[in-house]
Amino acid sequence: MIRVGINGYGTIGKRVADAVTAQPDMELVGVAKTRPNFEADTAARKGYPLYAAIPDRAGAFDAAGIRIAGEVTELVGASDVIVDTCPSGIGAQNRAMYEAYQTPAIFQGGEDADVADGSFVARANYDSVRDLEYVRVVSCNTTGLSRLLAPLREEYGVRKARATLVRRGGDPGQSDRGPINDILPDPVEIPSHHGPDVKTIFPELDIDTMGMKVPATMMHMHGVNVTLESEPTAEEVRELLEAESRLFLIPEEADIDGAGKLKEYALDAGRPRGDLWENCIWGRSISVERGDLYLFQAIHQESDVVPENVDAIRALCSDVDADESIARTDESMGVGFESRF
Ligand SMILES: NC(=O)C1=CN([C@@H]2O[C@H](COP(=O)(O)OP(=O)(O)OC[C@H]3O[C@@H](n4cnc5c(N)ncnc54)[C@H](O)[C@@H]3O)[C@@H](O)[C@H]2O)C=CC1
Ligand SMILES: O=C(OP(=O)(O)O)[C@H](O)COP(=O)(O)O
Repeated sequence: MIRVGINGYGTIGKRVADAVTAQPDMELVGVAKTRPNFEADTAARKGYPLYAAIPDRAGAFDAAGIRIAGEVTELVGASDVIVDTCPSGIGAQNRAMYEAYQTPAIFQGGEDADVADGSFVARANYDSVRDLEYVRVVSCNTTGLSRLLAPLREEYGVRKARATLVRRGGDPGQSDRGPINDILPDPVEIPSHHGPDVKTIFPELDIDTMGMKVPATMMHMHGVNVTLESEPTAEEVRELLEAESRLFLIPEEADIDGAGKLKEYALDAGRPRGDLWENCIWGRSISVERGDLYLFQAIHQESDVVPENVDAIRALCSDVDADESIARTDESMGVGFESRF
């Protein structure tokens, strides 16, 4: 059993904790929290051992009636690997603590790439991180782009990729984020940070990205154009992408016209928290014009990186290969929509 600790129990951390508990080869040692808020309450209700991320604040948990199993350093010492899901920048500060306990760690995409010794997307570069101790699962948008580009590169070769990312302003719980009534070029510099980030996964890839932020919380939306090295038909591309478990091709008959209905579909299907772990690609948008592929995909920012974190744990701590890890993760979490259309 791989003993996993989670440091930072927010949007990503709570989802990774649930996913780890679902794995037959992993054990959740516990989760570290800074304060006894509603997320600490649900962690306690689920029976996850809680560790105080800031020891001086441990008393606040007692006062709230939440039992603490220890301090974060005890969690780090007792774990084979830590998944650091703290807010951007805190992970980099935490690395020294993981090094002091010689505990490998997995950081998130809000950290700079140099927080770790390698960046990770399971479908693209699982094997490249196997000998590393510190790895970063790239951001939700970079994960979504890399998952799409991996099979395209293998099957057709990619001459150049371009993507315009319409980014949600904040997550549903982030009431302090915006814009409330505007459309912002964000970042205004071109390329946005996403293109260089995809190149941490595919160093040779020629890719340019542009970003915006809009008043929405549900999902990001990408308009993608990929110039391929060969000229497949749209149908052939559709079949290629359909075979990928972490790409969901939205059928025309499903009558899903945007992120709202996608989220509704996930909730109706009984997905925890309405999560969509897959890239959601509109099958009807897939078009090829003399080797130029175009499509739209929606990315659920709160959840697409969750199966990637589970695979990153196996890449660092086991001999399980990429295909087997992805299959195990998908089966235990229920990743992949079986199309009934
Ligand atoms: N929310 C999103 O859409 C996505 C976030 N990410 C990345 O994942 C990382 C985490 O983001 P979220 O889960 O959204 O943040 P979050 O703010 O929802 O959760 C972070 C949690 O860490 C806790 N925390 C703060 N300081 C801490 C410390 N010193 N020690 C332990 N815990 C501490 C916070 O109280 C909070 O519960 C960031 O790098 C972010 O960029 C990646 C993909 C998508
Ligand atoms: O990593 C993310 O997005 P990004 O790839 O656009 O930077 C997550 O959606 C978090 O983004 P945020 O920095 O808007 O919270």
